[in-house]
Amino acid sequence: MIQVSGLQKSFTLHNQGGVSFEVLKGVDLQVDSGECVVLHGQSGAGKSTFLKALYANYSVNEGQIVLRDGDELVDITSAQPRRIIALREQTLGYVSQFLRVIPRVSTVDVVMQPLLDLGVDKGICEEKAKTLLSRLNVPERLWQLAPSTFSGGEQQRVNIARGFIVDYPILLLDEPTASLDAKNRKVVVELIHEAKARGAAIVGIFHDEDVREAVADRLVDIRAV
Ligand SMILES: Nc1ncnc2c1ncn2[C@@H]1O[C@H](COP(=O)(O)OP(=O)(O)OP(=O)(O)O)[C@@H](O)[C@H]1O
Repeated sequence: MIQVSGLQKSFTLHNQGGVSFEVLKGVDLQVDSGECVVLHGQSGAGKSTFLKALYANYSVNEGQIVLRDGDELVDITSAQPRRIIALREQTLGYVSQFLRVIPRVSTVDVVMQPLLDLGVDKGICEEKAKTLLSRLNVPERLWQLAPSTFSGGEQQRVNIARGFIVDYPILLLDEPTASLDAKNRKVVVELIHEAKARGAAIVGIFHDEDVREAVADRLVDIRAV
């Protein structure tokens, strides 16, 4: 599902004297369907940078990132923006620890939007959104409110529900459990197991050792790959 080869990424700080430094130095990685690879390595090693490159948020200097989209293979380092947007709609999911809050849009609408965008019936989307919110222990009294006033952990759980509403074949998880308690971390672990069971290829960063151990098929040190 994911084939990364020779990935090299440098940052150049144009507003700080043009200082340039290399973060990813020739990374190779393959992730198969139903597999969860967890990135580790010390703080600043380049884990988030790698994940953002996989989501095509960052361009890279060298190398290829080939993703399977149905019968097609797409190298996202050279794909057109329109192709990347289409890939993100149905194939490539990304869950960070932060919810991008949209003012005045209710929680249930925020969660179901990605599924609605795929043309799925609104009733089905709403039902799935509510099931996820309920599993993630977001109180029902909050479902019709906009999440802008929610606590950090509540916003994070809304974001997870939104990230799991579509059955993406490829899922990128950037510390989705960062401010969750043990009970909700367990729910996220269950969601990841379910995604693996339906064949999703997952790449994640988790600072909690318990989550890492529960979900990882392989640990990959980003400096050593
Ligand atoms: N947009 C950016 N511009 C310039 N430098 C950046 C940018 N993003 C990351 N870096 C630098 O690249 C290096 C890797 O950062 P990254 O966030 O990928 O590390 P990480 O392994 O995810 O760290 P942590 O575990 O602390 O979150 C760091 O030295 C960071 O300062």
